[in-house]
Amino acid sequence: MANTESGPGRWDPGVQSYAGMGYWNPDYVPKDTDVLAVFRVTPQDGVDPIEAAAAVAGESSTATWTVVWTDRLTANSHYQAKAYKCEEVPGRPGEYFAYIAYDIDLFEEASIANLTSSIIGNVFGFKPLKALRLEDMRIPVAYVKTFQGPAHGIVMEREHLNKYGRPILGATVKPKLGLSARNYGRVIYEACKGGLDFTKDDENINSQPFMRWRDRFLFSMEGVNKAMAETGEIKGHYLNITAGTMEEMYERAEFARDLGSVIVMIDLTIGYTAIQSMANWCRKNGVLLHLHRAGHSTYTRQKTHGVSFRVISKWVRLMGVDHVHAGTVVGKLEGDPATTRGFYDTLRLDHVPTNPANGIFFDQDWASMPGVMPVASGGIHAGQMHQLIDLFGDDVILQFGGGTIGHPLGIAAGAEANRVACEVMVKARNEGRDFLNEGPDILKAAAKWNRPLDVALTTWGDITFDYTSTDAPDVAPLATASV
Ligand SMILES: O=C(COP(=O)(O)O)[C@H](O)[C@H](O)COP(=O)(O)O
Ligand SMILES: [Mg+2]
Repeated sequence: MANTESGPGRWDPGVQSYAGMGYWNPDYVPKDTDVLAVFRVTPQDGVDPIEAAAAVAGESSTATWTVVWTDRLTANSHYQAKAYKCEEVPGRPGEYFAYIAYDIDLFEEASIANLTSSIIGNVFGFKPLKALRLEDMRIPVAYVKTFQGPAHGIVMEREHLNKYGRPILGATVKPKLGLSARNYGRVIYEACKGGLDFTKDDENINSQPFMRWRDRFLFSMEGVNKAMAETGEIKGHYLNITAGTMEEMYERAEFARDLGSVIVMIDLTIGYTAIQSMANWCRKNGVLLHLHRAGHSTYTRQKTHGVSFRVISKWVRLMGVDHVHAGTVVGKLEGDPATTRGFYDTLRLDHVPTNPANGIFFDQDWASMPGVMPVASGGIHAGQMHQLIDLFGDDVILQFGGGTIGHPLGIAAGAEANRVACEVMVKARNEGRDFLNEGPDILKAAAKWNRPLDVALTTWGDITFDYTSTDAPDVAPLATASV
């Protein structure tokens, strides 16, 4: 890259530094309407961090590698993104947080595809950077308001389901692949009858030779309807409509709606535009939309590369899903407690204040856009109920796949164990007890009168997944106040 110091005149042809071309502006004061982004930049050895930050601003907005005279046909300084701050990442030598402001005029309204084609379009492959990660974004209210947002949101979901004051409970059908449609429907019936509110297809259940989608939908809804009739509660099964084309997805969604399903499901792998289209369809048709974040760890988990899930959380709220998987902390998959809290706040709160300890770099105002119901799923069981309720509160779906279907007394017993554990813990909390610390005793006491819970605790009570988190926030330790 060219030298950042002295250089040619701004409009001289040839290669100039990105900083020199105006993509570094430490005096810039971001406007309320700017889109803000913070990247973790790891420059190649010998590359000036400020020039690296400017290059990220340039390559994610208007710049190319050389001066082009056609810039002078535009309001160039208006359209170019500005890197306005660049600071070392505490405790991570060689990494820098680069703050960049983008004018709202750079983006098409209500299009995550367009937003991301700029912000993460080319720049992650830029040779002078060893690595790049999009850590967080501030979406200005002016841009938030161009999106539909969740098709229903947390409040309306509870109204539709008539379920209040406790987490919603679910389970992923297991095994992930291979069941016949009739056996699949049996699992759903047992889990819903046993006490869960929802069951769900797994991310990779679509329309394989062992079970075509239409058969799955028919037998799943038979199980749901039977369980609803027997329990008097509203139940649902997330019918995964993920498919190879939009036409196929619409056909599956319409069939799910016609069968009376309250919810359909898509995978993150279908892409942003497809997600927005399905969110519009769901609002029009009064069907909840569940999003499985399949594939996200390929780019969210490692600190130096990719896009943080807190950014994906913002994008999915804008795109308009009702549910998204957001981590369990205590389960089998990546989930640092502080970072995960940041995801949950981003999905649920109306105003999310800056909170570096939870990885939140900017204030985010959602301007009354409904919240997305976060889903805690992946290696959780009834013995963790006190921790789950302490971490996530009520507005969450707790999904126990193996932790329902693997119950030695059967699927309905697995579901019952989870429902009982949830209800006794909510009761203890509502009575003002220190349910986090007393949790194991509260569960043991309930297990005396509920055999399914007793067996669940014996089977899984000691199972934990205690590993070091990969994606913990990097914050400078607070200076201790002197006394
Ligand atoms: O099948 C499962 C969980 O099954 P089980 O409950 O048997 O572990 C989900 O696909 C994961 O929760 C996805 O992870 P995440 O929710 O983190 O995206
Ligand atoms: Mg799964």
